[in-house]
Amino acid sequence: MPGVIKGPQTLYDKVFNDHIVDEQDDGTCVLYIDRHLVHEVTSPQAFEGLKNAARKVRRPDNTLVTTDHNIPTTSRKHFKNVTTFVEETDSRLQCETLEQNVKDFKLTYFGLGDKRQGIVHIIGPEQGFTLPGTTVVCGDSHTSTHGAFGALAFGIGTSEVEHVLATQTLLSRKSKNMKVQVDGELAPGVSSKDIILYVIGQIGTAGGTGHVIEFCGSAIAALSMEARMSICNMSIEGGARAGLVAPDDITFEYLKNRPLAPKLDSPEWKKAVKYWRSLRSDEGANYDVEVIINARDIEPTVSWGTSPQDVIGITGVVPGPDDFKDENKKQACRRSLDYMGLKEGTKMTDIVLDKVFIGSCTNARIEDLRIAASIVKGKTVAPNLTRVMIVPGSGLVKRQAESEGLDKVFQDAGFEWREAGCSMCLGMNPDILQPGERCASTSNRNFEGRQGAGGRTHLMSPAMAAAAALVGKLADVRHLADYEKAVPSAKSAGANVHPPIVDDPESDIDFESMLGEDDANQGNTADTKAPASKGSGFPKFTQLKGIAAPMDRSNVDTDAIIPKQFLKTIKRSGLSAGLFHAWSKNKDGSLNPDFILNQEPYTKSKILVVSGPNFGCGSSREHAPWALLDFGITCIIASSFGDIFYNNTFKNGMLPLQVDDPEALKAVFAEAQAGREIEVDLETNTVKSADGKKLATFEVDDFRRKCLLEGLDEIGLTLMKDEKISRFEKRRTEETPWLDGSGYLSRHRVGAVKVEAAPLPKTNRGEAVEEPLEW
Ligand SMILES: CC(C)[C@H](C(=O)O)[C@@H](O)C(=O)O
Ligand code: SF4
Repeated sequence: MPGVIKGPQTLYDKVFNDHIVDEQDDGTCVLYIDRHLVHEVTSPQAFEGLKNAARKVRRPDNTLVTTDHNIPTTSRKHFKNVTTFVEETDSRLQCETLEQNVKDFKLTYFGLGDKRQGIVHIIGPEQGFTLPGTTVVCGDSHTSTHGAFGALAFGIGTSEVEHVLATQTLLSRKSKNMKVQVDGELAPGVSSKDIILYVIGQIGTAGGTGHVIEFCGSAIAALSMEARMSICNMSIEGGARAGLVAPDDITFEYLKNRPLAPKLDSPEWKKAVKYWRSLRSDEGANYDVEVIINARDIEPTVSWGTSPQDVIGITGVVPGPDDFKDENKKQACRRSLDYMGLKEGTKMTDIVLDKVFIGSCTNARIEDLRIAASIVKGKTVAPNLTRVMIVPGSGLVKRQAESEGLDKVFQDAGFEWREAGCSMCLGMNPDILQPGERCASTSNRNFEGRQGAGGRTHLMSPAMAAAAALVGKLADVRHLADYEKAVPSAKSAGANVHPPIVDDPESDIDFESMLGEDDANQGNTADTKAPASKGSGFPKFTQLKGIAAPMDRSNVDTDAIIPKQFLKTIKRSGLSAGLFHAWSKNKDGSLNPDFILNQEPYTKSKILVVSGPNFGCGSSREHAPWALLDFGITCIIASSFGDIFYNNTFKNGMLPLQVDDPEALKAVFAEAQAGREIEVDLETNTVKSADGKKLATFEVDDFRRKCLLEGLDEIGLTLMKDEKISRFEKRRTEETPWLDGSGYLSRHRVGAVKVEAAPLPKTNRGEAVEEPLEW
């Protein structure tokens, strides 16, 4: 049987293997997806693709939709509908589009008028939608959160959202196993957020690339479910495809009486718990990488730079380039200090803040709010802070907090008490930092411009953010009493702020004017342009010859490739206007002549060559490959890639090309720097100079290679497997009946759906492919 591993298995092996519908010789699997969460930012193009191909949502009973990223977090007392409530034009259109799609496809939706609305990764667990042993996906990188239940949960791009909607499966390959074991007792004042920040500091943002991390050890076993969620949430920041924790009594206790979990004490509940208990790694199971950490080594941890790996204990000082051996890291450190306006050697506790944000899918659950409230109770926020916000993760968290009087504690201390949403975690709504402002944040990303162009983010736990709110500086929550006399006055705000690196203000982007004619016509665009809608494959990728732009950076995150203000589109095209926006544009919107893609001959680049590792890390936004494609770049060459970005590029007929040999990468980079054309040949797996000299070789999985060479539509291919998918669903219904829509989702409960005879996959010209590939 495919995928069966002989011998002891890890938890990840077990969950992955249990979901294999079909497996190819090269390891590409059709993986069944149990749970699909959907939000407004990454779904419009997916629904458009479904509509264009006249496809249905296969399992509405396993699909849950909410709106969280774009929405205002102001009072909803007078909320009537999104059209009147969401003021910002593009955000409103995205919210309206979501609601229309929910209606058209008859899906379950928690809108702004619903008390269950909230951040997608908070509502899933809260409702019992997330269950042990399931596969959970969402067009969002922090789907890893749900791994806290022993679920295999990972972020996907919009093309994959469409794939799951249409087929309830994904084409996926098995990742490697990594174990992060944290043993011992946490010291007072240290929380699960400190654990994960510390772990990422140790392994780096690419440390988990290609792996699924299992978190274990006595310190993890002692954590509550909410604390485990904060850890799994940030596994993506460590580069991992997913993070998970074996389910145990703490998990089962949490799931009791959740609306979508099996009914407590029913035969289904008993059967489920028996199965869930089997979800543990076997004795002697093999991990490709093991990391062992002593919980006692962890102190309250904060970030100092612009990558989640730039962390240090609160008692430390801001590091400098000499603290790093690797030249890429020295360079990244210089850049981070410059952006953050910090001087090497500054004590972390001397860093003065402007704002505090307690929220996000990492830390906006009830326990987070309780701990923050316990610290600020009866005290007042520091006068130098211009804004201190509490944004509960869901309407239900908000209600719970209010029933405990936490809202009053916060408001009395001077905090704003907001409505649920992503808010200042990424600032797609009006909650943003101004250029140069410095924020203590319980969120998960401190990338340049993440919370607002030019804004500076310090990541930390809710306890540490609450302490920072009282002190007005980064502060050690363990020694709050020592600060009492040292709270900065109002005028010392921004005392350590250096001139910020800013891009233009985040005013409304005129998406209409960004759209080309092709888009208006709704047809596939020419060769190197992003298609307006999918449904019938891509141009074939065989050879590509052209100018390659050299980019001398590492850890380029997808927020940098395309910042959040450009994600408010409902189209795939026109996104080159936002490509590398903060680097490519001056403050006034004019082109920055120093940026490589603005210089000749690189304005015509078809290839991007990146010197450092981990290109495309972070967010799952498929807008990143769409923006590159729209510029004309169809191939990116680097030593390594963020997993989700890597996947997303293939779905758009692009080639991310991993060159393992550092000398070969240098040779390709040198050609790019010289402004000479290079040639990428997918038929021979080589990169050549313009005069035919072999510069590098590369590997691409067989299946992906064939899809690129033949320009195939993966959804069409998967639908050819309908019989196998239906058989899998039948077995699933028999063995794990609680996974077919339960609770309020049972109105959609149809079990295995019969779909029409699967059409043959098509080429980009719409012709049926006669013998596509052995499949
Ligand atoms: C908008 C979405 C694609 C994105 C993600 O994938 O993470 C967002 O949630 C983020 O945190 O950057
Ligand atoms: S990381 Fe931030 S923006 Fe992304 S889902 Fe979580 S709260 Fe929302």
